[in-house]
Amino acid sequence: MANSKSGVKNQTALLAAGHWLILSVAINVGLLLKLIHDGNLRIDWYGQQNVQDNGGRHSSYAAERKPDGQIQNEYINLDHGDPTMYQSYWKQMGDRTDVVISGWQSVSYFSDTKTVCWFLEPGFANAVTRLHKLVGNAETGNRHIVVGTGSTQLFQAVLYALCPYDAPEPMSIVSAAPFYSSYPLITDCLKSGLYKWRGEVDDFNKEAPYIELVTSPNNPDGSIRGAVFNGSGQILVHDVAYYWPQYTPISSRADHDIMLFTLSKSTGHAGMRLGWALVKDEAIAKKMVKFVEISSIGVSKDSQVRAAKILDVISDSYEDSKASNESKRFFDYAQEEMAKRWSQLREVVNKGQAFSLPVLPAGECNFSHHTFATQPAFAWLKCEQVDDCESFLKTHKILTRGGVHFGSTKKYVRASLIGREEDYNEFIRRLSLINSGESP
Ligand SMILES: Cc1ncc(COP(=O)(O)O)c(C=O)c1O
Repeated sequence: MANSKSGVKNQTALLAAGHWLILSVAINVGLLLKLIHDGNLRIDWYGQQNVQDNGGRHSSYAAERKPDGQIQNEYINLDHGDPTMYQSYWKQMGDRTDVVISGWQSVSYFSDTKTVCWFLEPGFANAVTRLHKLVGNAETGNRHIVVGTGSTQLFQAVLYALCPYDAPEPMSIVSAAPFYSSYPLITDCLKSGLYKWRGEVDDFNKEAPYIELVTSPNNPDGSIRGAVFNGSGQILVHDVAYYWPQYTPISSRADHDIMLFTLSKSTGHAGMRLGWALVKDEAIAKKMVKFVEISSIGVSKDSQVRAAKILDVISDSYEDSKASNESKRFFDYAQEEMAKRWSQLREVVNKGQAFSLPVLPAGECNFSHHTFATQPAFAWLKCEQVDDCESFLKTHKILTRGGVHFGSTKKYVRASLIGREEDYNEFIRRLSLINSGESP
């Protein structure tokens, strides 16, 4: 009796589970069809789901591209500054950048360093110093290197280090527009009592301490910048992520008190998540280290070991005549690639009335000895005939980031020029069709 009762119970449970399964499959298929119908979900050729949320921001990325020709009907995503352009160069380098990391390595939190940054790998520090000396883009003497999980973490560390804990008001964080769109998001994300994003403003007390972010070459418009607010309370943070010879002529060694660099935009290894700060003042460097300690107890040693190898391979190719003959050297490749992309972009923009681009300064590069105009990682594109440039380009399946995110207007968008070649070529093809009045 007990057995037949439990048998009935089991049957009922099975039936209920079966109904629930059928119902949930139906609901999910329905949802899926609706998403596809609404254009919010693309199931890509490579089997990844790519959710077009908010203009494609924070959508997933494809590791590999589609076969030629298929791209013509796809959205092309130029919203992020994902430096995938560089991948083809590093593929050509074959095994020269390979690193073997054994299981016994990276066990300790601590690095074998004598610097204030207790999680800094000596090999990485040496490689950074060596490359800056070679390129001549930053002064490294009498400075502390602080490594971070991307320059994004170092930006937060700088804010923490510079803002007194007991100030009556949060410190103002200012930057001339157009400014890098992540600054306001990072600054205000935790509603800190230490600092507050103000952006480009005039109504703040310039006599009291404030932090001005100076990004040069600037993201998004590529301009070469100095401080603009010039109050007696000014503390400057220089974000020099793009001060490398593929983007702009190196005119002198940057010699600022606090400079932020990143692997993402120098070698293109955004996925290693490494940045470094060159900091003059020891107390500030120590507070930055404290922040990294509190927020992530250091920075991946594996990434630092890999990054050291990449940076050393670049330096070797310029310093060692045998290595220099083996293949094209990194900055030569990257400078030429950026020059090619900018010349194609300017040509297509100049052919019609729909768009315009900023005019950027030219000069001789102390590193390459070439004379060229700044050729930034992004195009700061102005739509001359429509008010909402981002939406307009989206109708042509080109995803960009609208000017409002950078403290500017909807007339502008930022489009990444450091993505994969096929996306870039398709972007040029579509701009050309728009400019000639045809529908892509
Ligand atoms: C000006 C600027 N600073 C910082 C970063 C962030 O770099 P990371 O990838 O090292 O966090 C970027 C990335 O786009 C940037 O453009």
